[in-house]
Amino acid sequence: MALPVIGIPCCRWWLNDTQFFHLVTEKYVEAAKGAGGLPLLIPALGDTIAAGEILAHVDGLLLTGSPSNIEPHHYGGQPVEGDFNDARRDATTLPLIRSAVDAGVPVLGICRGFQEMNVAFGGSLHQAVHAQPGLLDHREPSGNLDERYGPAHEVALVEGGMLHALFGRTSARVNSLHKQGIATLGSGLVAEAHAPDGLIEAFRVADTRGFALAVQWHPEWKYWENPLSQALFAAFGTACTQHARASRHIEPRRQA
Ligand SMILES: N[C@@H](CCC(=O)NCCCC(=O)O)C(=O)O
Repeated sequence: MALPVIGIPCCRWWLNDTQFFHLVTEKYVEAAKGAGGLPLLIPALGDTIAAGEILAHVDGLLLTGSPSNIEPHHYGGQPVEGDFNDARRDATTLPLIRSAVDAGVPVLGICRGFQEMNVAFGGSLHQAVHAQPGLLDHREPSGNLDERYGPAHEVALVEGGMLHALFGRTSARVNSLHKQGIATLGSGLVAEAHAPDGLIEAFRVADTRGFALAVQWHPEWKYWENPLSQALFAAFGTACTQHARASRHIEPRRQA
């Protein structure tokens, strides 16, 4: 059987002081492949290409993390001097998310992708979670990669929610590598997990016919070692395969 195509929107960065690059960190490509998909990198073309044109070629969308921040004007925030933004990624992903969910294309958002999904549905962000009274510091620890992506805190999974159903438990330990976080949850989104300080760490889109889930942590990091990450990517991969079968090009391969 042909593999479902999992589109991964790229960041657009100015590198080596010379040119723009469209890029995705390899661990996301590997996780999309591990979910049973064929990863397809989507360049950050902004509004020069309609979301529908992109969605015609994919069976799922994986929205990745990135050190860049969403431009605050998208959620009514104030510009921050020296902020590292990626306007072209925003211009690509925000309309794409809304169209994908409307079309029932499965969507999984991770970290920046989680924040993008919230903003796409009208939610807002804290620009510095650690500066908010009562909230903890969610930024990454120093150290090697295993230390930076190592378990950082508990999350409580909402009983009866999608993550609870996938994982079969009501708590898990997750990593934490973000400065920003959800201030107000977007319209039609339902919280799926909370950090000990109450910060929303996962949500799903309610009343959608497709899979539409987002997490603030990084399940893609060594996903094969973590039962919650395995369950999450397996469910996403299954949703992409089902969407492909229902809507596009996948036919059972004929026996020779
Ligand atoms: N810039 C935002 C989003 C943080 C984020 O996505 N971090 C991931 C960094 C690299 C990666 O592992 O993909 C924030 O600070 O909240």
